[in-house]
Amino acid sequence: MKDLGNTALLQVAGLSKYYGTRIGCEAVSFDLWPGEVLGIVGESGSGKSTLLSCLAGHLTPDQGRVLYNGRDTVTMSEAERRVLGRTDWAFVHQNARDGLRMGVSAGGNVGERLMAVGARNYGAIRGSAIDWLGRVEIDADRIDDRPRQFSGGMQQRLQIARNLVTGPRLVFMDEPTGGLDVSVQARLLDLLRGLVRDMGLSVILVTHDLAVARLLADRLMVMQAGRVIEQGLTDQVLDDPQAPYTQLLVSSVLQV
Ligand SMILES: Nc1ncnc2c1ncn2[C@@H]1O[C@H](COP(=O)(O)OP(=O)(O)OP(=O)(O)O)[C@@H](O)[C@H]1O
Repeated sequence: MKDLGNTALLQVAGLSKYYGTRIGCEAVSFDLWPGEVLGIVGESGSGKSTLLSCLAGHLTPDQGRVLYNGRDTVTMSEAERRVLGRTDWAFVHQNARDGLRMGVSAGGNVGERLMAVGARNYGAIRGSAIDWLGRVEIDADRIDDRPRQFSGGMQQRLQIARNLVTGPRLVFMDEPTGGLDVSVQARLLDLLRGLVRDMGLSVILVTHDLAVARLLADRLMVMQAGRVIEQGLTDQVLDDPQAPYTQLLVSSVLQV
């Protein structure tokens, strides 16, 4: 059983985002606890990415409140949000290219994140980079290679190292295993699960893949047409779905 603190790390209330008259997401409320992995699932267009972008400060919601550690991230200044993005938060993109600097070596990709939070000792930075490459199962002798010399799975593991090296508390993940071969996905999921557990990370995980949600998430929110239609413990939602839409979502996967 995880030791969940007694204050929520993230408190979301009445969050809505509209694109003109179209609903991106609407009236979303939930709490995320320290060390908890919350999966957001739903079909394409259900509002998962919009919600994640609003939570991570990439989009400004039209209504609602997001409190991180008691601080309102919607009304805080861009500069304050950038500091959070470098220190407490991390964002793992589906496409590793969106989260890596492709012209910089693997070691540089990891090291520059440390420098962004004030590390200056070259030897220590390189040492941490080597350590983190090892933790994501990339051989140390690849440290000077550019990401484009890596396979898709390696690029994704490097993006994860770059994100986690600074010891964030909250990680946003957008389809982190999407677009990878099944065997590569399995290895990556295993790695992510270990890192989340060892570092006690809180995670908001967007995925349309219920198998990924089953493996990583403690709790699930199911979205349809921008709204949360069901939420609960992962096993509960997947084994005994209440909403007809969730039943359809679950049964369509089981039939494959
Ligand atoms: N930039 C945009 N401009 C206009 N409408 C948008 C924009 N981005 C998303 N939408 C609309 O908002 C709704 C939610 O889309 P969103 O991308 O958040 O869903 P999603 O569940 O993440 O889908 P996917 O898994 O395909 O990324 C959809 O109706 C979509 O068409």
